[in-house]
Amino acid sequence: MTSKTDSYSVSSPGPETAIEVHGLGFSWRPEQEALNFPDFSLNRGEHLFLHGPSGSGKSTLLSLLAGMLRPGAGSVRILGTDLYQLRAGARDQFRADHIGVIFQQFNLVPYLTTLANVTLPCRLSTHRRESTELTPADEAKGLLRALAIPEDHWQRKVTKLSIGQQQRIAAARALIGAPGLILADEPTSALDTDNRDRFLELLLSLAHRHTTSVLFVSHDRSLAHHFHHQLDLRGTHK
Ligand SMILES: Nc1ncnc2c1ncn2[C@@H]1O[C@H](COP(=O)(O)OP(=O)(O)OP(=O)(O)O)[C@@H](O)[C@H]1O
Repeated sequence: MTSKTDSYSVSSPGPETAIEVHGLGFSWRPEQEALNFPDFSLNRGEHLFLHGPSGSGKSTLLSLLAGMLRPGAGSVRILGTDLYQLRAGARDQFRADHIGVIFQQFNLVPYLTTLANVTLPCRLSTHRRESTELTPADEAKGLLRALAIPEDHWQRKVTKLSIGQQQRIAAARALIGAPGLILADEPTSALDTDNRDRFLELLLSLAHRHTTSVLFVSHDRSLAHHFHHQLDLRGTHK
């Protein structure tokens, strides 16, 4: 039996793999039907579009990939590390170091400025801080500029900004420090078609520049052509 570890090191075997999922199953409650996810893997730098009907388990899968739930069965390997062989504290640190998450509600810190929200991952992770090419503040400014957030908004509290702007700030926060993987859960649901396409193109081109893998969840199948691969979660209830 393997023992749980308090620390981790990212191994990079063969063709570098960002995500490897095997035999993954999860039940929210014992009496509830289990969600059984298909086996899949995603190489470093590739972008995967995840879709499926409401209730098929898209958000649950993202939480499992982020190390925020414990699977009932199977394994999740992120960047060569078996997530659930880590103790909870090491798993949290692994997430801070290597995974950028964009939630449906963005989860920005309401009392911080735009700039402080974007640099937050660098305050929580030495690895992210040391992975920026410039200082965290300068890197954040570059991302905000690329994502078209006007400079006079950078020192404002995020709650003073529009939903579309908050969404782009969440993307900048996920991208800073070039994490190996970004997990994005329906981040474009509040946008009109033009803004949605622009946001997606920016996110994917910035991810491409940093060889960051992206797993992007959406109901909207018309977005699929932006991605290298697609995964359909239809049939996860067994
Ligand atoms: N916190 C929770 N407690 C109990 N059951 C949950 C919880 N979150 C999700 N579920 C159940 O797990 C199943 C999968 O839900 P999940 O939110 O992962 O699906 P989804 O594909 O993301 O749905 P949607 O497209 O509507 O966001 C559903 O049957 C849902 O009711």
